[in-house]
Amino acid sequence: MRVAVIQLAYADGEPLPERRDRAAHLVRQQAGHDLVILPELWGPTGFDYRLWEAAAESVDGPTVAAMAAVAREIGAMVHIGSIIETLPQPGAEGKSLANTSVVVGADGAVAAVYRKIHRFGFAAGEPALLEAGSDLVTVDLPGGHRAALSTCYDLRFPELYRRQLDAGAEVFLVPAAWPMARVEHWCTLGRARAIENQCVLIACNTAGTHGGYQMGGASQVVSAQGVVLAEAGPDEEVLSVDIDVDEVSAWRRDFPVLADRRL
Ligand SMILES: NC(=O)CCC(=O)C(=O)O
Repeated sequence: MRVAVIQLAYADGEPLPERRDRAAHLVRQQAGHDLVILPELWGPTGFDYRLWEAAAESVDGPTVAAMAAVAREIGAMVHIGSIIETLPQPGAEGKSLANTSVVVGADGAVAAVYRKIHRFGFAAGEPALLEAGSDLVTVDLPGGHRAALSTCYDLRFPELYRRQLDAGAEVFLVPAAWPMARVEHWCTLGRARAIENQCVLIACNTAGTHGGYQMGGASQVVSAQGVVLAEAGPDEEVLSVDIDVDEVSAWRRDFPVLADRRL
C-alpha cells in the first residue's frame, strides 16, 4: 500500500476557502498513492478556538465535498483529517460541535466518521466547546487490512488503542495538530502505540504557527516492529511510503507478545 502523509503548514490569516484549495491541490498531486492523509483541523485551525464556530460544517459540507471530489479524481482513499462538525443534533453535554475525522473512499463516498474521544484543552478549548465522541471507528483499507481512527491527544490514552487492536486493527491512522513544545511526546507515544500493539502507525501532524502556537511537524510512519519508516521535519512536507501491511500478521506470528496479555 502506497501512502502519502501531507504535513500541511498554515499560519494565521489564510482564508479557509484558499487553504481548502491548497489542500485539495496537494492531495491531487498524490495520484498513484492508495491512501492520502491530512492533519487534524487544518481548516478551522487546531488552536485558534475563536475561529471554530464560524468554520463549522457538516459531514456533507464543503471540506468533505472538495476532498471527496479529489479522491474520486485520483482514485485514492483520502483521510481528510478533521473538521469542526456541526452535529446533526446536540450531544449529551448539550453542545453542537465536535472534532470529526472523515475518511472517503476512492469512489468519493464517506467510508468512516470518527468523533475525537479525548478532548484537549483541560477546562478550555475542546472540552469547553466540543462534544466528546464515544464510538470506536475502523475502516477497511485498500487491500482489505483494517485501520482504526483516532486524533492527536487520543495518542496519550493507550487503552483506546488496545480496544482498536481488539477490533481487528492492523493500522492506526492519527491526524494531529501537536505543538513543537511537546513534539518529543508525539514521536515517542506514536512509536509506543505501534510497538505495544504490533500495528503500523501513520501519524500526520501540522506544521507552521497559528494562534500563537508553533506546530511540531515530525509526522511519522512506524512499522508494527517499531521501525520508523519515514519521518518529516518541522516544515510543510509530504511523506510517500510503501507499506507492506501483510508484515503485521507475520510479525505477530514471529514475536507473539500479544498472546501473553493478562486481562
Ligand atoms: N490537538 C491536540 O489534541 C493537542 C494535543 C497536545 O498538544 C498534547 O497532547 O500535548
